[in-house]
Amino acid sequence: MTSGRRSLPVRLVHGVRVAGGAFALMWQAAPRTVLLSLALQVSGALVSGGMLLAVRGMAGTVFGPHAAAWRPGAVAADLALLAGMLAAMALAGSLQRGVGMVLGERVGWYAFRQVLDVACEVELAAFDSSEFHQRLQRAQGSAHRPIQMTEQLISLAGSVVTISGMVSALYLIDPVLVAVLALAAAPPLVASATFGRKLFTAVVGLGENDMRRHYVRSLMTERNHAKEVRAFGLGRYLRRLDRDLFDERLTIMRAVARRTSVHALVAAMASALGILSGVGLLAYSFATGHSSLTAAATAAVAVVQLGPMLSNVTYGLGESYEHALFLSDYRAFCARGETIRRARERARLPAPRDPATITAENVTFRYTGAVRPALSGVSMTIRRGEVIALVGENGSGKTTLAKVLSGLYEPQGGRIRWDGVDLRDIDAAGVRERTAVLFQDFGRYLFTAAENIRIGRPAAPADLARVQHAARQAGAHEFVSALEHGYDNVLGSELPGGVDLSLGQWQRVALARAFFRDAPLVILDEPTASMDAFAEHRLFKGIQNLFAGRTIILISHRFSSVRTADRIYTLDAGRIIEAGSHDELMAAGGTYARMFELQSSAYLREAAATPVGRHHRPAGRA
Ligand SMILES: Nc1ncnc2c1ncn2[C@@H]1O[C@H](COP(=O)(O)OP(=O)(O)OP(=O)(O)O)[C@@H](O)[C@H]1O
Repeated sequence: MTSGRRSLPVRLVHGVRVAGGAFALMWQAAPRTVLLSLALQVSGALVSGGMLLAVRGMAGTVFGPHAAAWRPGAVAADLALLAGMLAAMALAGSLQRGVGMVLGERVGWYAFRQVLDVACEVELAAFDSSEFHQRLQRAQGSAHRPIQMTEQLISLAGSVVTISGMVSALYLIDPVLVAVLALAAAPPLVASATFGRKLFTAVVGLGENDMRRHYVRSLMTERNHAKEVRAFGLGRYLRRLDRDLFDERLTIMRAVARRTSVHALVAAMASALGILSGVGLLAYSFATGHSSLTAAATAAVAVVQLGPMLSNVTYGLGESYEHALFLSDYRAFCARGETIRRARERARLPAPRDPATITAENVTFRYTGAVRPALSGVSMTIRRGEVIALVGENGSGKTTLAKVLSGLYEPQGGRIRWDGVDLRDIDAAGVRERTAVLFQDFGRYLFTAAENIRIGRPAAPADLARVQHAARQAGAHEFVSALEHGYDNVLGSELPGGVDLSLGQWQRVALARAFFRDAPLVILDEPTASMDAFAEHRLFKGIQNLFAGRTIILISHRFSSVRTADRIYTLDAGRIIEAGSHDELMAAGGTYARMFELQSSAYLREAAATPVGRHHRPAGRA
């Protein structure tokens, strides 16, 4: 972020650098379109400069010292030249609009892609920090600024060429006029720059308000919240929240507008005074015989024309300064992508293809801003092909441990080793490549059923037979095949032709994705939480065969499903308090045994109270 306290030369150098960066970005995005746009701008500016000279030539023909005789031929030639120039200007203008539109699209997309690169590549922990989200939001909002700034600068360059031509002509008539105009341009420039700085400070300060507002609005506009909003009658409450947050924003923006419009008013008056002085100077110069009528009239036209042009230029410069402030913030965010890329290029060991051991050594992990660590002093060893279960109360650290073991989070203390090598020294992408995760809050993608499964390994060939095999393993083939367009059916009813699935069906699709990934380490976090008893039974009965040879980390609150695991770890407040097979833990009579008995006795009580007919298997379920 740039500081508003820098000295003017430092700010100028910084501004030039940012403008250079914006132009470079635009050039990278669309070099040929940039060249075309520049050529059109420059030719438009040259023609408009030439028009002034043509007007002057015509005035000379009609009123000049050699204008004693009426020369229709000369006047017609001047008029034809002027008409040609007008036509050229109009053509350049209309072409420029089209080219500008295409350029805007391409540069906007390119700039946004830099933000997406960071969002996709940054470490998962960044998403746990509010500061990152605010910066991400600001960077997204600034992605249109490179094009705005460069468009602004190109148009400024065109105006500067035009103004230079007119100023040179004025200089020849009276150099003092040039100084007067320069003075007239200064106040709007300062006012416009002040506006940019104040706006930027306000936008940064409003980061938290913006995030809350976007969130509250998403609650009212997104499908997954729509049912609760209605069921709890949250509409009015959320709209009031939105209004309060908007009022807070408006108060701050109004304060900026109030303060800066006073500056702008004073600046505009000072500038108008400058222009009037210029015209007055011309009148004086003509009255005292220091300039001819032709020169004074041409200069007066130029001064009057230059007034709005100069105010446009100063406004443009001020806006460019505003863009520069936002862009340096945007660039600082995108630089993170470069840092990640460099870190990745640093010599790292390739991830083991199929790790024989995964070890945690005295691991400690604390989430950003959390008071207590989510994991403390966790040590364990998992061997290839084992099924490991993690159990424990809500918030005891099971999911966090699975994420740390698979390299999604880097521990602050201790280390995770794959085949004896610290994960910090192994290529992170390679580690992810060898892991398949079915998260508790799995993704529901509004893609076709086949894509929903195939993105388990996006780089793999689009092989429908493999997709169907994964779906069969997860018990999803039957209901996917029954969809109107089968595997080509879009899932989720937001998109045209899409159909929604039940939560359990979505979970089976997510499980199919994990099968399709075909990775040596499989993490299943509550994989059957939404599945019916048959699907759950089928999965756990065959889990060793289904994931043959894979190492499985299974997280579950259903104790019946973890009892066949090779080893069970009980976590409590981020620590492992017990480890062993089901029989060992039951014999130890600790937390696991108490939780198991509590759950199984509840099932037994329920089973005893349920009439036999209620156990009938529902039709059509896998
Ligand atoms: N992204 C996060 N940012 C901050 N704290 C978090 C985050 N995720 C989890 N925590 C905290 O870390 C602790 C462990 O959470 P974790 O999700 O690992 O528990 P869990 O055992 O998997 O719980 P559950 O059984 O409810 O799924 C909890 O205290 C939780 O509040």
